[in-house]
Amino acid sequence: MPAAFADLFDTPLLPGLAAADGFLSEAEEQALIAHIDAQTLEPFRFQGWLGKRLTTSFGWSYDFDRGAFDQADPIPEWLKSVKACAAAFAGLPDDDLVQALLIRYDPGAGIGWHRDRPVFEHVVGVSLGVPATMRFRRRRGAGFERVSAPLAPRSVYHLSGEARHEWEHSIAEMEVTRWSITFRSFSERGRRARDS
Ligand SMILES: O=C(O)CCC(=O)C(=O)O
Ligand SMILES: [Fe+2]
Repeated sequence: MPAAFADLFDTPLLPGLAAADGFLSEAEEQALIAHIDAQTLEPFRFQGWLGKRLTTSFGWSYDFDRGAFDQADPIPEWLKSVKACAAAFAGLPDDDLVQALLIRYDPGAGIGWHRDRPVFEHVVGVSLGVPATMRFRRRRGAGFERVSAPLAPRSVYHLSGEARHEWEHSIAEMEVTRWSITFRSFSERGRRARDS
């Protein structure tokens, strides 16, 4: 992974959204995909409802069925170098990224409009396999203001500040399988929940 990345957008599409192409080599991408596929991935569960995307998490896991978060298996060795590079991209200490969420979106799977859970602060994501579009929206008057960000395979993105807190994001249903790895840091609220 190169040590320095040019911002994909000279002027960011949204304050708090940074992204860069060419974060991984094709060999690194293929190795990560093989590792993700070797995990036991489970359909995302939300209040008794089963989503089509398949997930597992390390470090900490957020249980959307119970609305609670718990310690999960430690982040495995094979994720450590990509996590260190993701932290460097986001300008964060590596140790701040306490959660790794693996997702496989098979055809027909996407992720609906949401903001990530408030126990987390920074979100740093890596895209694998095929291009996708991350859509953003926020309420404006009677409607929504909308922005779309292309996520190339092997690219990285960082959500913080306004893009993280004021906008919702989603990914339309995929036609071809895509994988993603997202790393998260705790928010102040998350640290309090962890320590309680
Ligand atoms: O697949 C991605 O890159 C985004 C995933 C996401 O938004 C989430 O897990 O909260
Ligand atoms: Fe998200």
